[in-house]
Amino acid sequence: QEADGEQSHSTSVAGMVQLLQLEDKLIENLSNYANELEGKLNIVRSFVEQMRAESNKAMSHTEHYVSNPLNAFSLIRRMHEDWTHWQLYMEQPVGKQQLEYINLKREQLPSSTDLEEAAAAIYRIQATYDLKVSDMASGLLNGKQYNVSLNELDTYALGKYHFDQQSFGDAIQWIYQASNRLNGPHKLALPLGLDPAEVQHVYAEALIKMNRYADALKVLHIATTIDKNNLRLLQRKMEVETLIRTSSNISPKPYHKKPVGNYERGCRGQFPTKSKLHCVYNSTNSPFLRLAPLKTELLALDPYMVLYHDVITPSEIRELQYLAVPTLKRATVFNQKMGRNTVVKTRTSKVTWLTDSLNPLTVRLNRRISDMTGFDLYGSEMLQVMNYGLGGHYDLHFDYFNATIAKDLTKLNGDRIATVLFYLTDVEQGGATVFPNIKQAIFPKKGTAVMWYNLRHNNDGDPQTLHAACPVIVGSKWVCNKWIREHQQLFRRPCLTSP
Ligand SMILES: O=C(O)CCC(=O)C(=O)O
Ligand SMILES: [Fe+2]
Repeated sequence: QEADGEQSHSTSVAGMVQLLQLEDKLIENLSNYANELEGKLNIVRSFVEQMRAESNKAMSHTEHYVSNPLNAFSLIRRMHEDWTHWQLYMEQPVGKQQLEYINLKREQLPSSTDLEEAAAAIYRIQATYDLKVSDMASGLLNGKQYNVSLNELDTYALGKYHFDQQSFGDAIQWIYQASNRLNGPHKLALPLGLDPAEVQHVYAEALIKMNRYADALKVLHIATTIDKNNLRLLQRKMEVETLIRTSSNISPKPYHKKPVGNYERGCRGQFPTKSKLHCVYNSTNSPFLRLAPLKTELLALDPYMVLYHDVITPSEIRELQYLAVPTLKRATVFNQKMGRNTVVKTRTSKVTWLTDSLNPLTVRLNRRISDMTGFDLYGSEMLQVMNYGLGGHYDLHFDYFNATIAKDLTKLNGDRIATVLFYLTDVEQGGATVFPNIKQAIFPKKGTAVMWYNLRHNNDGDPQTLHAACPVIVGSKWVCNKWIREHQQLFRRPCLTSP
């Protein structure tokens, strides 16, 4: 569907809804398969019953039975003909149609890349908000208990992901969860059942990587009792015994937590609350505002940053989402070296652009942005609507291009003098916009918009505007933004030579 062939399932909540719909169809298909099996099973059962009755009759007086010519003929006939038919019937595959259906849908299923991205997103949430693996696995997210938990397959998949990433400390924690669940009361039956001995083996390998040999030996011991004939496991156990004997003064490697910076503190809502600079009804930026003053909150002066409350209505938001959904695509970032936009791990969301003159709504919104900010939008970028997905985030970045590097991008309309960002949804947990250098964190609130200046008065990019979108923990975060270009603002915000 998308340029690089990846559908990028996890990067937008709106996109994942389609996955649920596909899953619903696949369950229906499997249920049809069960019906087909049941149909065949019922036919076989009823014949077995009839045949058993006849056979019982015969077996009680075998000689008497075959001495009757009719019985004798029937026996010869059915032995010659019927069992061949049974063999053919048994060989006939059941559920060919359902098998074809799965085959047809395979390409719509998440790929291994999707799974890796999803696992990376879980880690991003865990690390950014400093959550415990055991809490996450049991549905406790950032202090709030949800009615969900991860099973042995989920937790093992996360463990394997970290193992493959060589993050053995993280792998251990997840596989420990998987191992606990395997010992628990319910067990997943075949065909999904993962091999418990294999889980213990990977667990042991991760422990070995962390120099935890004694623990590894215990785990390997469990593995060898589960799978007694596994020579590879027995061999490994002996090797670890040797390791323990020969490396007595090796101490376990410590688990390194991701260092905490202002970005994490901001995401966690740990910035000191600022005494509000002030809140006003803004009725001066344009004639429009004299009639409909905006609730404006000044957040910061350097860089200049304001919050507008209730600037977009729920029905306008609904229409924006409706317009955006069909064309949402994985967000990209401009790559200076390659000279084009590329999909990157540092920005996980789906976006679409809406032309200014698309319809009365986009025209009205652009007017409003102009009224709010006092900027002329001629030559600015289109409205951008964005939906974040699983752990969706945007790493620290500047919105300005830096004109000396990206000459082509700024020649015509100038650099991005200001950003207007509308929050289209409340986000249940996470998803703040954080400015670590000025210790400012804005948590999404449906209907508000934030605006900040990206450039200093001399038109240089202002490094204080460094910002990021924190990973969403729970919720579907929708935003709409407008990047305002500088050239048209000549008489609105004249540049000065000194900052
Ligand atoms: O979604 C956010 O909170 C910030 C988005 C952003 O920084 C951007 O799109 O440039
Ligand atoms: Fe940004």
